[in-house]
Amino acid sequence: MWRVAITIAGLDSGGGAGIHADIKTFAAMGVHGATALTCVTAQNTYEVREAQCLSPQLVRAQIMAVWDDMGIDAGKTGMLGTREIIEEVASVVGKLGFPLVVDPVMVAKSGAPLISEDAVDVLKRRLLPVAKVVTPNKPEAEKLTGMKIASVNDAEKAAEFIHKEYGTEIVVVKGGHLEGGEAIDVVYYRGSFHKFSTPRLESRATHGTGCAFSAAIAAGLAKGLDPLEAIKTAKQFIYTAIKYGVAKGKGHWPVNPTAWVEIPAERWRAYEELRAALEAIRKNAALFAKAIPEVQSNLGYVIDPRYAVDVNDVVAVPGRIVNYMGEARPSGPPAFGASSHTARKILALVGKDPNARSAMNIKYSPELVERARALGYKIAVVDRRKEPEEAKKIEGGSMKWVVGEALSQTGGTAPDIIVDLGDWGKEPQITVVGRTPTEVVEKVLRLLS
Ligand SMILES: Nc1ncnc2c1ncn2[C@@H]1O[C@H](COP(=O)(O)OP(=O)(O)OP(=O)(O)O)[C@@H](O)[C@H]1O
Ligand SMILES: Cc1ncc(COP(=O)(O)O)c(N)n1
Repeated sequence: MWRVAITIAGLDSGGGAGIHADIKTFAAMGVHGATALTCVTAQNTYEVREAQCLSPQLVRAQIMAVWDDMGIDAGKTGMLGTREIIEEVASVVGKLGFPLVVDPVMVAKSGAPLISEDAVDVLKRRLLPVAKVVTPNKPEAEKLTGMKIASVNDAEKAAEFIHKEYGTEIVVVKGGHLEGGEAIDVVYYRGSFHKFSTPRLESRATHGTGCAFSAAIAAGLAKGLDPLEAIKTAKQFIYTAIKYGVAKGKGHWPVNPTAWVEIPAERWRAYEELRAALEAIRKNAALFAKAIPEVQSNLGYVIDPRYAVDVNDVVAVPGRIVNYMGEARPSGPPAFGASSHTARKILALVGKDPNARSAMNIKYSPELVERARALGYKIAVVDRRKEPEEAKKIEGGSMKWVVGEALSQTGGTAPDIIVDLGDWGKEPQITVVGRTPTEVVEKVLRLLS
């Protein structure tokens, strides 16, 4: 069943925070996202240049238009701008009664105020009593309580105080601004404290974290999750969104709420593409058998380089592709992390050329190199005997050296084949490179035909 969540928040023209972060989060969490825009900001990752708020009446009209048509299962507020808008939102939410998550946004990451001074009191006295959840960060919790917060213990005291003083049912004091190896959020709910924690990421992508986090809680509530379950999921969600942040901008980079769905989708897509390419090998099994070297072949494919971290992000064939009685045969179905050698080669390639996402090693012969030349393939020839001792010593160093050597011959973009002439005890090989495993298999087929 489709659920509807509404964000009552401001627009960040840079798309990092505000309604952009919220709508991306709603979409990634599988709820329909509606919007009541409060203010427009001319903003990027390092500054807010201008801001203008809409009339409270127009904010109310947006909420009512959605309510009268689809209903609202849960909502969240972000930048509310003025005391008049806060009063209006408190009044309409109080009347409609849907569960509301209030992110008490006061100051942008870049330092600009997002709410007028006189509005904080209205937020405390009018909005917090009708909210189900409030998610202050450390400075916001300090402002709401007048306490100094330096530890988890302080955060617990502040959370309880906010509940008792303003009546919000659930208080989440976020630990993003606290010190320590873990980012610990403290929750006060029905007389008890709960802690939700993930490792603290050393990341530049923290613009919009509070927005996406509160939107994720609202999405969970819209789906009918128990509040603690919704907060737990939101915590995992925000960890992924920070880890795979959008590497863009001169200031605090935007968080990436769509990583939550994009990464699993990418992995599935890569798996399916590799499976299809292996099918093509099976169909030409006798031909491919001729190309299997002593060390056997592997064919690998890395997920979108924006998300690739290590060999576990490369799908390949466990047990490699073998020559079984004159037929090339994958030893098993594709799996992530199944190859170390091919995976590291692909990671080195994609680090230099984002299009070089797939590779397969085949047997070396001077005839195949000649054939590649005749086909007009871009060829790089690497002499392993020239590899410096230092490269051999570093983990994955050899592969990086081979790839660096190869790409220096082809102007920085990947060649179609890398001819590795081998070394003492190292079989010479050819690596066929392409954008997808299907393209690699087609290139190998042309070489062998
Ligand atoms: N570096 C980090 N590593 C891991 N988690 C983090 C990090 N920074 C923030 N978080 C988590 O992200 C969520 C948002 O917390 P934060 O304290 O940054 O909110 P905020 O300051 O309100 O964000 P914003 O400034 O975008 O409004 C919390 O769950 C927090 O623990
Ligand atoms: C429109 C709008 N809403 C919210 C924030 C807070 O996000 P951050 O603290 O990450 O800058 C923002 N900067 N702009």
